Amino acid sequence: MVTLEELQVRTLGECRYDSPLADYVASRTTNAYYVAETDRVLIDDTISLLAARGETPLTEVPSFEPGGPRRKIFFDPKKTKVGIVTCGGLCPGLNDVIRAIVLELFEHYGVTDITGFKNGYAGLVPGKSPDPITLTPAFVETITDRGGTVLGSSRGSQNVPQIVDNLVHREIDILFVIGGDGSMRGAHAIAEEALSRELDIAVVGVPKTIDNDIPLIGTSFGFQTAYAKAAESIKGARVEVEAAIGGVGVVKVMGRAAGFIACYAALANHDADFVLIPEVPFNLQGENGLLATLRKRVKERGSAVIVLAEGAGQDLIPASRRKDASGNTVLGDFAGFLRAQIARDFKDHDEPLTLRYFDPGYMIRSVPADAADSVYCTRLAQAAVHAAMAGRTDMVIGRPRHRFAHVPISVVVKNTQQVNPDGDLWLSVLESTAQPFDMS
Ligand SMILES: Nc1ncnc2c1ncn2[C@@H]1O[C@H](COP(=O)(O)OP(=O)(O)O)[C@@H](O)[C@H]1O
Ligand SMILES: O=P(O)(O)OC[C@H]1O[C@](O)(COP(=O)(O)O)[C@@H](O)[C@@H]1O
Ligand SMILES: [Mg+2]
Repeated sequence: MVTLEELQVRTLGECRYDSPLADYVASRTTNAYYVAETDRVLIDDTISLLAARGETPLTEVPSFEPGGPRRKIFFDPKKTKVGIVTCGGLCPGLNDVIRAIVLELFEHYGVTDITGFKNGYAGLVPGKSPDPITLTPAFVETITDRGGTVLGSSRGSQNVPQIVDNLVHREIDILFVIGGDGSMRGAHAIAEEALSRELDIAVVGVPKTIDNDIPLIGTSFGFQTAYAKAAESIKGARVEVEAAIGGVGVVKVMGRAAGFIACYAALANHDADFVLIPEVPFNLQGENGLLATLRKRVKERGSAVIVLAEGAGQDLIPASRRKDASGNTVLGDFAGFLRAQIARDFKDHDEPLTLRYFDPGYMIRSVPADAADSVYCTRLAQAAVHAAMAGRTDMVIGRPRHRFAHVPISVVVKNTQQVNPDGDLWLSVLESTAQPFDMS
């Protein structure tokens, strides 16, 4: 369990300047929809969780610093220089975050010197990527019409001291890092390097991942758009298999270590019969195994659709030793193995089979954000700007318990958020699919 001490956000120093937004917040106090800067957001949100803290005074239970504008800020807006970088895999909403950061800086703080570094951390190392670009409200005006990121992205490790040297050389005061768990580890390393050199450089992250596998931030932006897109493939699979004799659809969706996309896409409509995720072990063989259960389902209902998170079933195939440029494990092809096993099993049992395979792959993350995600991106970006202008560093913006909050990077990279097999999400999936509780 995370402690109050771990949740203390690092600051560059005393906030000496009046914020241009001070009037907006001057008379506000905490209410059901706003958390004052003097207040904290509790991690616990049920009576029994809070009661389990026993005698601990409320000021000492784990809590987050709230997001939002401050009355006093650390940086002098007239002199502040800002950098923005997007790293790791694509995610719907990256351009929405870039646009909202630029607009918030320009329009509310009067910060006009904003540099966009190209192609992830490679763009922060001179000579490794195209030159940085200047970001203005005019430049970002229409960038949300398309998915992806106007700044480009990359995987692969870069030299952190060189990155900090370059930030110093360019006189960057604030670096916004929009990226996933790997990017946040990088942002932490950059923030630490800057702090160790006693530099007043704020490093603030906006966590992105379609996998929704970053803990303590609520839901990551782009996740909703991605699973809605994945749900379209599941619907397609349902239509295909219903029209076929012995129809079985396998839909593989992204999700390395977490099955959130698979679960939500399956729940979006009742088209899935089985959801397989990395968090819940299953067997193929045996009376309770997937193959026997699948044959039974096809016999009873005429067809079946399996939604497979790409990280599921990795324990049933030889372990992959391959790594990508960032050191992430390149997963083995369980989907191919599963299809072969299904084909053989139906043949062995003399059952007719029409097997349809869907892999929406990159389609689910290359689309623009839907309206709800766009709103979310805008609000995360605004909160990130407020935090950075107030001199917060080595932190990310999150929305735990539906409150915008500052979360130290060190705590979000400690673990991977996963679907809890004993939680209400997995229960909903079991209810919706009617798949057996235990297929191990
Ligand atoms: N511990 C680390 N220190 C410095 N940079 C890191 C670290 N971990 C990952 N990175 C860098 O962060 C970037 C993005 O990481 P990656 O895992 O590819 O994507 P994501 O941020 O989406 O998880 C890559 O350039 C990678 O080298
Ligand atoms: O972009 P790549 O290198 O093909 O990697 C694909 C991986 O990226 C993701 O889309 C997102 O992962 P990250 O959030 O770590 O970038 C995963 O779901 C998927 O496994
Ligand atoms: Mg990652």
